Amino acid sequence: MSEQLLTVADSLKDRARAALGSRNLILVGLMGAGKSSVGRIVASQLAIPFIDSDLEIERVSRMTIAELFAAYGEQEFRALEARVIKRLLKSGPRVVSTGGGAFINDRTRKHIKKGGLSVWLKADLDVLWDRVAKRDTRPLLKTENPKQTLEGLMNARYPIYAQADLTVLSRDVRKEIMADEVLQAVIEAQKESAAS
Ligand SMILES: Nc1ncnc2c1ncn2[C@@H]1O[C@H](COP(=O)(O)OP(=O)(O)OP(=O)(O)O)[C@@H](O)[C@H]1O
Ligand SMILES: O=C(O)C1=C[C@@H](O)[C@@H](O)[C@H](O)C1
Ligand SMILES: [Mg+2]
Repeated sequence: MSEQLLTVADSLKDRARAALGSRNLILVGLMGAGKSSVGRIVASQLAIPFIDSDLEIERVSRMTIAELFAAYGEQEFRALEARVIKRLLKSGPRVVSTGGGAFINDRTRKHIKKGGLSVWLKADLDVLWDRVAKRDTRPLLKTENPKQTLEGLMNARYPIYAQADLTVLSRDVRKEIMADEVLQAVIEAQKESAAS
């Protein structure tokens, strides 16, 4: 990287870090949107802790998400998810990548709204499908026609994800580029709130 490009990258990180302050940055969106992989890069760029709520739920319960769904059902999973996310957002700054259904749950959405700045990673069906089709660990997609199920989830959930503070279009570009776009969105949001 040339010296000039390095300076631009540094100032993006620094400006986003300053804009975030002590708030948490919470990534929401459908399965496959890139919340976990992009969130990890964003946290490393900002030099703040990264936590993935699905992994945290698996750690505290000592069960996989699939096992939790099978043993207790989706409703119990959502209650556990709400408690875990509430706790994760108690202090900041952190980057918290949530599970795909977290923001859809009213209680969890309130915790997220209160707990920091939310970013919806929005992707179209084909991008999501290409990504999730590679792994069959997602309990909600264990249906006869998982692509149609995913499309149904998109239709039901997109109006709710749209309530996030920021939206970034997730597409097939390098994850580092997606992370930079999230940082840029944080900076823009701060500029807009300072101007209003
Ligand atoms: N920009 C990208 N380009 C190419 N592949 C990507 C990109 N972002 C994520 N992926 C890949 O897509 C898959 C899903 O990404 P990831 O696990 O980050 O999604 P997620 O939003 O956390 O999904 P879930 O809600 O299921 O946890 C992973 O294999 C990841 O490497
Ligand atoms: O979209 C969803 O509802 C889910 C997404 C995953 O991240 C997991 O949290 C779980 O598989 C449920
Ligand atoms: Mg994830």
